[in-house]
Amino acid sequence: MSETKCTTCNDKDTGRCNTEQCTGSPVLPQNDASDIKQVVAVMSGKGGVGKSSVSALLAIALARRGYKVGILDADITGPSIPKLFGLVDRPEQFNNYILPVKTSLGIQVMSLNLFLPQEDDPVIWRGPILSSAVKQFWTDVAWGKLDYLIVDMPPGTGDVPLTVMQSLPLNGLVVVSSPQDLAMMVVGKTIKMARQACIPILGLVENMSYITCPHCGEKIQPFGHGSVKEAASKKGLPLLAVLPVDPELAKLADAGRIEDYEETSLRNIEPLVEVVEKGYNRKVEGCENCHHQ
Ligand SMILES: Nc1ncnc2c1ncn2[C@@H]1O[C@H](COP(=O)(O)OP(=O)(O)OP(=O)(O)O)[C@@H](O)[C@H]1O
Repeated sequence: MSETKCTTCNDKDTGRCNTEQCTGSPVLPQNDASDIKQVVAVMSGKGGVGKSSVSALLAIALARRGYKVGILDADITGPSIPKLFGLVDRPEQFNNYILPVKTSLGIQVMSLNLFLPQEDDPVIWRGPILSSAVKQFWTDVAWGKLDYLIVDMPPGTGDVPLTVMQSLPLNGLVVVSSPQDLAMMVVGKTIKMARQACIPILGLVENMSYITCPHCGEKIQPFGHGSVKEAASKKGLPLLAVLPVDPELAKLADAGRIEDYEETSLRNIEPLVEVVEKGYNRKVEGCENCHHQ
């Protein structure tokens, strides 16, 4: 918790002053019920390319390696993390903080869907309210000690991704895409946005890259091939994982049992896990004076 000599905001008495006006930085400090070492966001330009699945698989792989992991579901209007893990419990409150809900592997999850009476209730909120909900998932949640907090971003480059980039102390960002040209075009926008916000990009993940024929084992690439690899090399970024369309993953995700995904299948994301595991504090060129550096 940063010490702030605040004379302007209402939090001066509680010592929980977090505002940019008072801290001089838009990046929110950790609250005194959280001790998070690395914050990594998973983003995509376009919806439905597998960003939540990659966030979940990354969290599972890290948890299986013995790390303490959390997932902040910043996809407020389309939150799918609780569904993937089969979570139904409502978050409890303790000492004015909200407690995340734990998965069977012990991954701490916070998502708006955990507060909705029905999981298919829509969240019809305007941008500023969505953004403040995401900020609250950082300021008002008792995350405890975490080695890694994975932030599942909403698709696109709107209000909420911008809030996450400006307000959370992100150590790095992973960009997920499927191989179609349309998805690739928006990846370019995502990369530019992250660079403008001075967030280090750890690399790209190509999801739904190919299908393996169950009869002959041939790899079929329904959306073409090589476009994410090409984009990664053009942008000077590593391609950290190439994931197939895996019916088993889809089945487990639908059943809320993504944690039962086989260890052997998780090997596909090993390079991504290793980059995240190493930790990331690289400076972004040209951003030396920025709040994130
Ligand atoms: N590699 C994969 N193999 C099979 N199914 C997949 C794969 N990746 C994702 N899916 C399935 O595709 C659907 C969309 O995936 P997911 O929710 O992870 O995408 P998203 O990019 O987070 O979507 P949104 O934009 O809605 O947040 C889900 O039903 C998921 O189970």
